[in-house]
Order: sequence, then structure tokens, then C-alpha cells
Amino acid sequence: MNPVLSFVNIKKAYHDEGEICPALDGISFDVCVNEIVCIMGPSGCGKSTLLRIINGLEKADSGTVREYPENEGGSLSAAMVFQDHALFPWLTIYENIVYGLRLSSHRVPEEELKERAEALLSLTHLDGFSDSLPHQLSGGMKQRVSVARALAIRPDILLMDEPFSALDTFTRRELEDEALRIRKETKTTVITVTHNPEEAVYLADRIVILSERPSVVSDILTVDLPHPRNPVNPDFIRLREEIIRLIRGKS
Ligand SMILES: Nc1ncnc2c1ncn2[C@@H]1O[C@H](COP(=O)(O)OP(=O)(O)OP(=O)(O)O)[C@@H](O)[C@H]1O
Repeated sequence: MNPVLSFVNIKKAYHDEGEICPALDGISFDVCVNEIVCIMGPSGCGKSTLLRIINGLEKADSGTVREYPENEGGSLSAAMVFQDHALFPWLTIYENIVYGLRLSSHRVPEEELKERAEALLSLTHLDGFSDSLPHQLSGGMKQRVSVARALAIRPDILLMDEPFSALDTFTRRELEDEALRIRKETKTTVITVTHNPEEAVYLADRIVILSERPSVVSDILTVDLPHPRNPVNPDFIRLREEIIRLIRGKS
């Protein structure tokens, strides 16, 4: 499989009131085209920091996020889905979805905004909610809007930071299935952070486990099970328990 980006020896420390807080201590791994990579590790090891570095919200002290193909110019686009959906409460669902496109330096004509929003509302099973406000939607629906908003800019990479952790078990599974379907339909590469070993085995092609802070990559597990994955399948359970063992050993 071709890599779409590589982390090469990424280091990052925070400086807080004179104290240095080293977070990432030389993170290196590849992410391949159309892959779902789950990043896991003990609390505070720097998982969100890594996502924020990809998204440009944070700058690494050293190291490189190398993008491929290297010679084609322009950089990969990435969009983020946050745990708390981060929708604008005063904007309709439609306006939330097209928000990023309206800010884009390449002006997107209103007609195209509408077409893209309609396609995304349909993709995320939100047809008919275009004019609703976020408070009129359930938690799962709000998180779907958040995914639709991220996909609106047609990102090469979808970044998700504990996207489903605030949802109940049933809604969580529904959204995990949707994430898999969306990956298949849009061919987007997905990098997601989760604390939930079952979610990681259900979704991921590979699971990257970070050590305790200051973190390095301690293990990379390949999940070679066919979809739809069955959480009571012995191989599923074995991998889930392996993750718990590996992370416990690191915290
Ligand atoms: N803006 C900041 N200023 C100072 N320290 C920070 C800042 N952001 C994060 N940190 C520290 O850097 C470390 C890594 O934080 P980060 O949020 O990336 O970890 P995480 O693995 O995502 O945590 P969790 O699993 O608990 O969500 C933590 O010790 C955190 O306290």
C-alpha cells in the first residue's frame, strides 16, 4: 500500500509557566492511502497533539510530517472531527456544513455549496434536517453533522479525536458503521484517536500504540479481520485484550 503521509521523528514539548512538558519524543510511522489508523495510548501521552500537528493547529518542535506524492505540489488537506462536535449553535445544519467552504480561499459558488451539502446530508443520513439548529438534534446526529462538515472540504485525510466517546453504545456502533461506509464511499484516509479497544479493533486497519509521555510509538498492530467485524469472534477478542495489555503495560 502507498503511504499518504509519514511521521518522521516528530518531537513536541509544551512550555507552561516556565515548566517544560515533553509530549512527543520522536514519533515515526506511515499512514497509507484509504487506511483507517487508530492512535491509542495512555491518557496524556500526546494523541491529540499528534492530530493537531497534522491539522496545522500545533507546530512540531522537530521532525517532519512528510506528504506523498512529494512532487505534485500543494499540500494534503485535512479536516477534524472533535469529541464534542463543536458545531456553531446559532447556525442551521446546512450553514454548519458549508461553513468551511465559505471560508475557503477558492470561492465555491452557492449552487455547488448546495449540491455538496445535499450529498453530505444524504451520506450521513440527515436528509430533511438542513434547516434545523444543532440543539434540535440528538448527540449522534450532531456528531454526524460534524463528520459531514469535515467532509465538505473534501479532505484527503479525515482526523477524528475521540469522535464517538460521548455517545451511548448503540449510537456509537451506528456511527462506527457509518465511518466505515463513508471511508469506502469517499476513499478518504482516516486517522482517529480512541480510548476504546473494541472501537479500535472494529474500525482500524492498523492500531498505533504510543507509550507513556514523553511518547514514542511502542507497538503497531495490523487488524486483518474482514468487515463487518464481530466483537465476539475469538480473533477480535484476542486483539482487543492484546491492546489492553499493551496499554496497561505503558501507563
Ligand atoms: N496547550 C498546552 N499547554 C501545555 N501543556 C499541554 C497543552 N496541550 C497538551 N498539553 C500536555 O501535553 C500532554 C499531551 O496532551 P494531549 O492532549 O495531546 O494527550 P492525549 O493523549 O490526547 O490525552 P487524553 O488521552 O487524556 O485525551 C499532556 O500532558 C497535556 O497536559
